[in-house]
Amino acid sequence: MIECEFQKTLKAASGEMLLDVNFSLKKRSFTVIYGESGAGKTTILRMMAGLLAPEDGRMKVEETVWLDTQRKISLEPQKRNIGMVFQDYALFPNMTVEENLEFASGSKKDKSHLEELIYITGLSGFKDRKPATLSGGQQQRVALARALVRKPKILLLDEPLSALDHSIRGKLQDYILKLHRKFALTTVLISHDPGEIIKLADKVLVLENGQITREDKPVTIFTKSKLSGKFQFAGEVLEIKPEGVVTILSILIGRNVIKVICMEEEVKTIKAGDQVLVASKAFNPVVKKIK
Ligand SMILES: Nc1ncnc2c1ncn2[C@@H]1O[C@H](COP(=O)(O)OP(=O)(O)OP(=O)(O)O)[C@@H](O)[C@H]1O
Repeated sequence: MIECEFQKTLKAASGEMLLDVNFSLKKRSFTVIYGESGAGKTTILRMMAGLLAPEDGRMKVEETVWLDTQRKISLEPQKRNIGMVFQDYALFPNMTVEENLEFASGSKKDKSHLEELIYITGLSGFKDRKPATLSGGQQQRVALARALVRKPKILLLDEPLSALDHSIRGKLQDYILKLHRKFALTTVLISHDPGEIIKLADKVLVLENGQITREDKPVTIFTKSKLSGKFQFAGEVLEIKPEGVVTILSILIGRNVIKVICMEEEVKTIKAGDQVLVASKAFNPVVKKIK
């Protein structure tokens, strides 16, 4: 169990905002922090990693106290057993993939662990390549592998997939899940994508203006709405195409693109890139075995 309690006054554009959170994460769980821009999500990850000090706070990992401001305890970032991946990959451009990973492992090199990471992240064919010759998705796989070379038990991911396009994002989500399970990690991800959150997370912490206002399973968070649909899926609008009196919306749900016919009135406030809920009220589903 990881227990965190942080308080810090932040300087937001609109003035001061108190970040005041208290949460616990079960060992091997996958938690998402979800909330509007500026709510304090990145600040929480930075405090967990020891990169930023709260005014008041405590953090306990299993039985070890990593932070206790009142007792003046604060474990240095390099001693916290944490791997981090950010939106920008921050790989060393002058080093190959393998050298980037070796450099991150420091003096405690474990060649077989490194080989295993390269294999799991599908990088075997790219070991000798420099980051600039790789695609965004491949570079982010290197960043993921690099975060795990020192065998951390906690993985913090700050919107690592937001710069990637949809199809690559789906594949990267699979890699993240594979690594999370394989290395028995306790993972915290910042994400704005309901589809991604439903696919990956066990629990969502909803952060609003520095406070956790909801904490629940992803499906409950994203499907509890006024709609009484029998089927509800969260997705992202890819395209809006008027066709005569109706409008056709192409919506990405998981890895599938579905087309929904709407009245112009219904889609007035919707634009491409919006997250939407697709619900059906009267609908007799057909179930077919595919495997
Ligand atoms: N060290 C700091 N001291 C004071 N204020 C800060 C500090 N770091 C960030 N802030 C402010 O705190 C607010 C929350 O920042 P944070 O980066 O945690 O938000 P976020 O929820 O991750 O946003 P986004 O989704 O845009 O990345 C912002 O208004 C930011 O300017």
